[in-house]
Amino acid sequence: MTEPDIFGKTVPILIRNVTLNNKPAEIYLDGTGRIGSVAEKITDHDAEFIIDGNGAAALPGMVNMHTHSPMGLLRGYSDDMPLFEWLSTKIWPTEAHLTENDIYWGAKLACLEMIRTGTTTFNDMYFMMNNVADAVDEAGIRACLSYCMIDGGDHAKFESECSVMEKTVAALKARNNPRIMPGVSPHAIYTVSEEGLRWCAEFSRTENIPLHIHVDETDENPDCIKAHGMRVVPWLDHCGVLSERCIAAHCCWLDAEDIRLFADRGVTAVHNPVSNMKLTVGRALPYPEMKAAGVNVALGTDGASSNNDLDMFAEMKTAALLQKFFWNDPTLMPADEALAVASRNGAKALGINAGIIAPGYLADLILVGRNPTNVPAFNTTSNAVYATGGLAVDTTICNGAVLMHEGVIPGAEEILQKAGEVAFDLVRRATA
Ligand SMILES: C[C@H]1O[C@@H](n2cnc3c(N)ncnc32)[C@H](O)[C@@H]1O
Ligand SMILES: [Zn+2]
Repeated sequence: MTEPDIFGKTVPILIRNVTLNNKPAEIYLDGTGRIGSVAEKITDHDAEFIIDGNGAAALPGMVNMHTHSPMGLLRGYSDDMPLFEWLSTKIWPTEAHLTENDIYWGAKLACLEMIRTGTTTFNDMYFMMNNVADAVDEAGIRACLSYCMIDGGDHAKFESECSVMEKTVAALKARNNPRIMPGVSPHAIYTVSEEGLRWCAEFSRTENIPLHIHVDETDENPDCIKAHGMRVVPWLDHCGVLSERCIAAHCCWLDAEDIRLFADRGVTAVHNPVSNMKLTVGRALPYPEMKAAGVNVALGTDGASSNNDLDMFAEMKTAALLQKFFWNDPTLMPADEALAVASRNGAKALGINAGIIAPGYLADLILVGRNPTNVPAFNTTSNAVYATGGLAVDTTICNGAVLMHEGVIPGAEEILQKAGEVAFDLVRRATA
C-alpha cells in the first residue's frame, strides 16, 4: 500500500532494490530536488521515505520537447487528414473557442498523462500559458511554456501578439517556480511575418530563454524560396532565429547545408515521428546526417490531437523504427541513443541538469516495474525502448517529489472526469 503522504514533497527519499544500467542500485534523493548519491548499497542517509523498487528499472524521466498540452481536449476529434486541411478546417476553428478553463483542464489532462507514462519535463507551445502554468504547478511536473505567436503578416496583430508574449513571459517569471521556465514561440514561417520572427529572436536573446518553432514539417522550401529567395533554414538565420536557444520541431526537410547551419548555430532539432507519420509529412528527420554533423537531436510527441498520445516510450520506439526503416539501416538510432534523444538531449536544450541518474543531477527519474514486457532484463534500456510502453512506469519523481507511486496519482479521477466534460462542451460550442 502506498502511504498517502509520500506524494508531492521534495524530502529526502531512498530508493532501494532497483536496477540502474543493468546493475543493482540504490538511489538517494537529498531533499533539495537533486540526486544525492547512487551506489549498490546506501547506508548513510536521512530518508523520510523509503521506496522499495521490487526490481524495477530506474531511468531518467522523459523530456518531451514538442507539445501543445491542452490539445489533449481534441484527441480523436479529427484524424486521418493532411496537415493544412486538418489545421485550417478542424483545429484552428475549434481553438478559436477555447477558454481559460478549457486550457487549464486540457493541460491538467496532459500533465496527468505525462506523469502516468514517465515524462518529467515538457516543452510546450500554446495559448493562455498562465493557465497551463497553473496545471504544471499543481501537477509537480517541470515545463518550459511558450505563448504561440501567429501574426499572419498583419502588423496590428503583430503588435498585439508581442504584447501578449511580453505579459506571458513576465507572468511566468514572476511565479518564481523552479519547475516553470518561460520560452517564446513564433508558430512557423508560414504563419509569422519577418518582423514577428525578428522580434521573437531578439526577445529570446534579451530574456535568455528558449525559442520554440515549427520548422520544415512538410516541405516549406518551395514557398519560402518564392517569397524570400531562399530556403527555410537560411531564412530563419537571416531573421536571427537560429541560435543555441532555438528548439526546432519536426525538421523533416532539412538538406546538408541546412544541417550545417543548425550545427554552426547550435540549434536543437526535435524529432516527432508519430505525428509525422500520422500527418504523412513525406520524409523522416535526417537523423544520420544530423548526428554526423553534431546537431543536438531531441524527441517530442507533438499535441495529442496529431499523435494521439503523449507517451514518450511509444515515441522512442517509433523514432528508432522510423529512422531504421526510412534510411534503410537497422543500425541507426540504437536503444541507448533513443533513450538519450528522449531524455538528456532535451534537458540539454532547455539548460537543465537532468536526463542522467547521477549525484548532483535533478531528481527527475522514473521506475519501470517488472511486467511481462521487460523480463528477462538482459538490457533494461533495450526493454524500455523496444518493449515496454509508458503505462509500465509505476513511479514518477520530479524535482525530488513523488508524483506517482505504484501507478497511483492523487486527483487523477477528477481530472479525467473534468477534461472529458470540458472537451465535449468545447466541441459543442465550436460546432453550434
Ligand atoms: C500552437 C499552435 O500550433 C498548432 N499545431 C498543432 N499541431 C501542429 C502541427 N503538427 N503543425 C503545425 N501546427 C500545429 C496548434 O493547433 C496551435 O494553433
Ligand atoms: Zn507542433
